[in-house]
Amino acid sequence: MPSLSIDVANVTVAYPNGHTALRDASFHLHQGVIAALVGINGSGKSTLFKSLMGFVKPVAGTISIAGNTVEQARKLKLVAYVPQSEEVDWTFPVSVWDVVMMGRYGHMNFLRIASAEDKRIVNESLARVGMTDFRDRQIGELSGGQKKRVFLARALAQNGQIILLDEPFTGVDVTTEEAIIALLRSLRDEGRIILVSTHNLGSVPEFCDHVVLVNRTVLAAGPLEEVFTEDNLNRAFGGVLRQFHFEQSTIQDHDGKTVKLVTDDERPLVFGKGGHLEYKDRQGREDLVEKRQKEAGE
Ligand SMILES: Nc1ncnc2c1ncn2[C@@H]1O[C@H](COP(=O)(O)OP(=O)(O)OP(=O)(O)O)[C@@H](O)[C@H]1O
Repeated sequence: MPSLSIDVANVTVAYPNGHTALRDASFHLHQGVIAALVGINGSGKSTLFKSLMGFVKPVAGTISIAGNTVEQARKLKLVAYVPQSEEVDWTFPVSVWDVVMMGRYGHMNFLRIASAEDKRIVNESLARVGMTDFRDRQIGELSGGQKKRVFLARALAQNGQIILLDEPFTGVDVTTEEAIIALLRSLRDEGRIILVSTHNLGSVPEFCDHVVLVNRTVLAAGPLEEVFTEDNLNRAFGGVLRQFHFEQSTIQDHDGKTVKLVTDDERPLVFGKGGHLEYKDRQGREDLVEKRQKEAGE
């Protein structure tokens, strides 16, 4: 099989009611990235996910997943999906263990008898998201963050090389968010492609390498540093973003102490004087800090 990649070329998706949710959308993702799928409500993020999973069929354009059609990729279990909480019926009486075992269904025969190997993988997946102690709990009896972790474990059990996460941080506390981000990073380092839909702009620079910016088409896609610019974000979000200008930064030391803060009211996105992104978490970004210092002639 060719190396892992997603190639979306000139894709148009129209729903049966005639609404065109995406028009002429194109982007490419290669293996070993965490990419953010960013856009306002109704911009086509879920539609793009559904297209990648084969739930909706484009009326034009092509989607190739590691050189396969979407149907072939589904047979090969290449793509795993972690849904938004609203999509799940939490009253359905299944345990955490059952949900994660569902990730193995595609690997079993029609009788769905779990092998020792299936059980080992489910145990390992639960351990990886820190949910081993909850294995016998009913899923309806979990907190929002725990539910997200269980569905992430299901994606791991499926061994999806491409993992699509729909708004994984909604209703999740900071500790759980950090744990999920750490896990996503290790999955990326294993060479997988992680595509995360979010409208939480502020968190994107903290954990994503790539960005796919959508507004009924793909407006821009590529490395974060190139795509996450003020101009692009204004194009994607229009009047939705609020901007604050500070003459004196109270957040942290910046070049010239002038920053601009762009926010969608959840978490701020901070641009330094040079127009570059500022990061809350500088750990692991020593290269950028050094680059900035060089630019400043220090
Ligand atoms: N089954 C459907 N039939 C008709 N139109 C639909 C259908 N699903 C979505 N749409 C429309 O397509 C557009 C894109 O919807 P989509 O759900 O992809 O947006 P989104 O970016 O995921 O939004 P959100 O951030 O609110 O989840 C919207 O205008 C929506 O109303």
